[in-house]
Amino acid sequence: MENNTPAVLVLEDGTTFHGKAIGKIGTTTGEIAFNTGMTGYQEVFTDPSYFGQILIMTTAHIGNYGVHAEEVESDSMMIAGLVTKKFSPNFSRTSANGSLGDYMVQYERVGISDIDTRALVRHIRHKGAMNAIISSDNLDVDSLKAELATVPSMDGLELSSKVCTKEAYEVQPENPICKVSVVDFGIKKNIVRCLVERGAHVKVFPMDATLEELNSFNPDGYMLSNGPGDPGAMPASIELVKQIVNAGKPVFGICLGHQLLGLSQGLKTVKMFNGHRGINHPIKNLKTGKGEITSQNHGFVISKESLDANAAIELTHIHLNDNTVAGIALKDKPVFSVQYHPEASAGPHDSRYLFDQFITNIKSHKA
Ligand SMILES: NC(=O)CC[C@H](N)C(=O)O
Repeated sequence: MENNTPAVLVLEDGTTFHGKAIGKIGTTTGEIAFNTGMTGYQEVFTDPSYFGQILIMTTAHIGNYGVHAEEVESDSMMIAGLVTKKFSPNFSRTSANGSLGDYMVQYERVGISDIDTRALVRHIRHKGAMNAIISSDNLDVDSLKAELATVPSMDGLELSSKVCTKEAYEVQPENPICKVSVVDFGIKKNIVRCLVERGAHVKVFPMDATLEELNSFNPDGYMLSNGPGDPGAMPASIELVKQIVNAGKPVFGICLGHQLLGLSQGLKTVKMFNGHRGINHPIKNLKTGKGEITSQNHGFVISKESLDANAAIELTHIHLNDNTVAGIALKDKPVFSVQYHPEASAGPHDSRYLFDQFITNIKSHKA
């Protein structure tokens, strides 16, 4: 059903857009970011790394293929709010389980449609990342600005503890060939699937697990997951990762896990002017010279200067759009990580070989 309830979007710099309400009628705040993927919106909206973010989808039609019970990366909708050009209240996929509008209401997410997303994204691209507020129950811009002024900046914000598992759990294949202890900073389900598909018996631990707890599973390697927020605001996790690396077994880090690995080895992370979010980001593997088209979702990055000054860590991958650090490896240990998403859900499968590399590292370390 078409919804004609008016809604308003106000940015931290005062820029205001008027549109129509989608999802729950209410007010929401967060850092505004844009994703350029043309497909995979449900996987994106359920990715815990988006927790605390108001997401603009640059593709013009959102909602048109509905939602499907299996196309989730967590058990909830994670984005703080949604901004679209055209929002489709109907869906045309016969296998869909429901509409995106009803899904947003179910998870109490507020959104706004009929926004000139090209103008909005161009504005953010010029001005950089900032907070925003969407409301469909209060159209008074001055009071929304006052509410927005109280929202904390993403820079310095720890968010993993809001989305990570509270209890450890195991997932295993029929014939396991190795064991992996995973630290959950806000893990996407597809990381676990990619490990289990390759024969790993996985135990996922809460982010505040100790090294002793991770080791009680007798793991052959450790996985450091993705997650939301500023890695620089997670001193206890940085210390845990340092201990994991010192254990000497294979380690694989993805996105937030990659950033925490870097921080644990003395590298620095910085907030990007605009993050990378989409499913066609070009990466170069500096070891093979091959290109990869990758799925990305990050607003922080390891500083190239800090890496250049560190003789113990190698740059393995770079982002070809802006030459930012996309992958690192320790020179003397089977420990590596990438800033992008080899589990790519949604996205192309070019980088799945990194999971194979991790399993190979585990096999050689065991031998
Ligand atoms: N996908 C992720 O793990 C994101 C990592 C971190 N929160 C960032 O925005 O850079």
